Amino acid sequence: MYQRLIERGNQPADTSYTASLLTAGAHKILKKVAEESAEVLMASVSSDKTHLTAEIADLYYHVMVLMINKGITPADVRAELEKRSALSGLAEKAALRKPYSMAVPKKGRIAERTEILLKKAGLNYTRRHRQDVAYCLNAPLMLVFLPAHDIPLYVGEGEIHYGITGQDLVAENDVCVEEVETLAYGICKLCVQAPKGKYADAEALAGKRVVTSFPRLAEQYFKTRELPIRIRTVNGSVEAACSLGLADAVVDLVESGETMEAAGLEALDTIMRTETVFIANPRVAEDEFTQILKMRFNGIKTAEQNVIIEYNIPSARLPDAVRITPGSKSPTVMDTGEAGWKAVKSLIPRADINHVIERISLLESFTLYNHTIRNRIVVPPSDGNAQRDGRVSHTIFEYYLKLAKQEAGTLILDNAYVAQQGKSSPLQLGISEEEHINGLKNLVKILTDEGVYVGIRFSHAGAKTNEKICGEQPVGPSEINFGKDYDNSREFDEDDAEEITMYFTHAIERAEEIGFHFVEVNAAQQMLFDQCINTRYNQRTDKYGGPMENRLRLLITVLDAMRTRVKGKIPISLFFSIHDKVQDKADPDFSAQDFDQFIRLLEPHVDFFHPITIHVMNKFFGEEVTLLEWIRNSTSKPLIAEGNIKSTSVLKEAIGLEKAEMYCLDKGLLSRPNWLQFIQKKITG
Ligand SMILES: Nc1ncnc2c1ncn2[C@@H]1O[C@H](COP(=O)(O)OP(=O)(O)OP(=O)(O)O)[C@@H](O)[C@H]1O
Ligand SMILES: O=P(O)(O)OC[C@H]1O[C@H](OP(=O)(O)OP(=O)(O)O)[C@H](O)[C@@H]1O
Repeated sequence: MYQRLIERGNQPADTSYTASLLTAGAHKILKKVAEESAEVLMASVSSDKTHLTAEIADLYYHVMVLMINKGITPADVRAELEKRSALSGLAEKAALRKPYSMAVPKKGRIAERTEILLKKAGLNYTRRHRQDVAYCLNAPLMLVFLPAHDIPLYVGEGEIHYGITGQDLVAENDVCVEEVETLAYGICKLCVQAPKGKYADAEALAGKRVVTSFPRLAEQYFKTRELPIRIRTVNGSVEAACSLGLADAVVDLVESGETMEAAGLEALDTIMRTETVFIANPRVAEDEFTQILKMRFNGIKTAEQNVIIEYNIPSARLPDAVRITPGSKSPTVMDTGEAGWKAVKSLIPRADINHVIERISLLESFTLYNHTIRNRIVVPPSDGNAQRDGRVSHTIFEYYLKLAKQEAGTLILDNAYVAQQGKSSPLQLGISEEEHINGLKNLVKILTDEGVYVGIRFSHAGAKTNEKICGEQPVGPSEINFGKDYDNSREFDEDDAEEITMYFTHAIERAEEIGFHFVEVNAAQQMLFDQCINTRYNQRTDKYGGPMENRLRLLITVLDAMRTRVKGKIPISLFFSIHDKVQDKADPDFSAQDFDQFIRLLEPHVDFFHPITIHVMNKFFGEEVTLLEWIRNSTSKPLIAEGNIKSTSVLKEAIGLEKAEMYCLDKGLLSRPNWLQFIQKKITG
């Protein structure tokens, strides 16, 4: 490998990565070695051996490039290793000097985490029952188990070299020790606390009695504020002192605040923030062994606090990646092999992971049914303004093109009638005739070229139309009248059902020819299928009425016929609403069980569910859960969330549920000229 890298290094820098590194010089190479070491470290905390192996290989490679840069050969390294074969590492040092000693908490809040830390740092020891001293087997270190609050004193003024304890206890003991490395556990605050509502602030405690286990820190605090306070010390359960008449206020630690709350206390001020810390006596603070321990503890802390995140992003959006996942220095960017895309790898704080995933997942690409969609934002149909004969109009063209250029992820084109019989308004878009195809083809081509995932919503008005618009007496599940603008419908029969099925299959055939990525069937908005589902409109007693499976019969027949016609090549989404049935109690038969059955019966026949509710965060079925949460429990099919997502705060709440794959925004939110940037700013900060 060394030989090969030397050969590569002699090639022009723009044809070989090795050559480019060697040309850039030691600084660049060292930066890579540092990055790769950190990645090995990170990978080693998971059980994914393949990943770790890959990271080790990266490190191997970069170390070897460094060797070439510095003129060190593998033979040099081998010779050095052979010199040490008798003794190695810590054991060698153990032989050279007498062991170091380290005090660790014998019990209490930080004892267990400290034992875990020592084990992770590779300091193996066996502690015999009730013995307070243990020797490390693989390091020159003796462990002494002591009370956490005494540790600073032993390290500062005794024979013990090192200690692990709380920063609060170090401060309380007023000893001279070095804080070598904070350890990111045992994190809490030392607070002045008093019975709720009794004192406005700490100043109001002048002349009062304070009880604490931290008399020195408490005294210092009140002295600097020139408040005369009488301080008494107890060794535990400090919070009880007020209710037991010993104190007017206490100085005690607060982590979650539960103890304070349960004792009826509130915090008036914070004296200090504290976490567990690795301390050393100043005489050994600069020793090599101290540095080894510091490095190991730091590595564990970094590994626990960070995770590596990897994702693909369009090249044009790399600046977003750098902003959202900056990494410790900068993210590693690699080619994906696909033009226009980059792979990004970055180390981010574990605490930020959900936040970052939220940011990335809303505005970054994802794959659905073998298609890469550039973000999770869905634009709803414009509705209306087609030409009188149902062809695409200039208005429709402009509306969608603008949104596509503004980087909408998915567009669902207008409710399109699949048959003249199902047309519901004079300016509705159509997909019922051959003459509708050309206009749609041009539009879809342009939208697809813009990088949008494009679908179209198929609609049949059922009873919700009139003869003037649809050319005949409307058909519905029963005889229905929607009001003065509508004609009475006639009940569809078997022949009608067959014909309706055919309309939909012809429509999906056209959709395929036009180039739509997916289609959506409208089973909401009181259209035909919604009428079938809702017992307010469907009063039949034959196989299309009564139980849920009957009410869904026509819809399921249509969905299956559509799928068969295009051999499953075009995903089918189902758009439906339940608020009119559940929330307003308009349909008393539509219970939670009915709804479960609804999803269960439809699941095998659709590829997405697109439920719409009045408000995406509304709760259903006894005010318990949102519809999205409910559906997510019964299906793993992708969900499109919709329901008054008019503001970024509603959008954030909906994303927070983590139940949907896509979010269909209200037109209100899309009316700003720079809505994507606005959302990006509000959601991603
Ligand atoms: N609730 C807490 N959350 C996080 N860290 C805490 C909490 N309570 C204490 N600590 C940290 O742990 C250190 C030791 O606290 P703990 O109450 O276990 O000590 P102790 O009273 O000395 O122990 P013990 O008396 O049980 O031997 C504290 O000084 C503080 O740094
Ligand atoms: O804010 P919280 O999460 O409730 O934690 C704070 C409590 O934890 C510690 O006490 P601990 O339970 O260790 O017992 P002690 O009072 O006897 O020290 C501390 O002294 C507080 O009382």
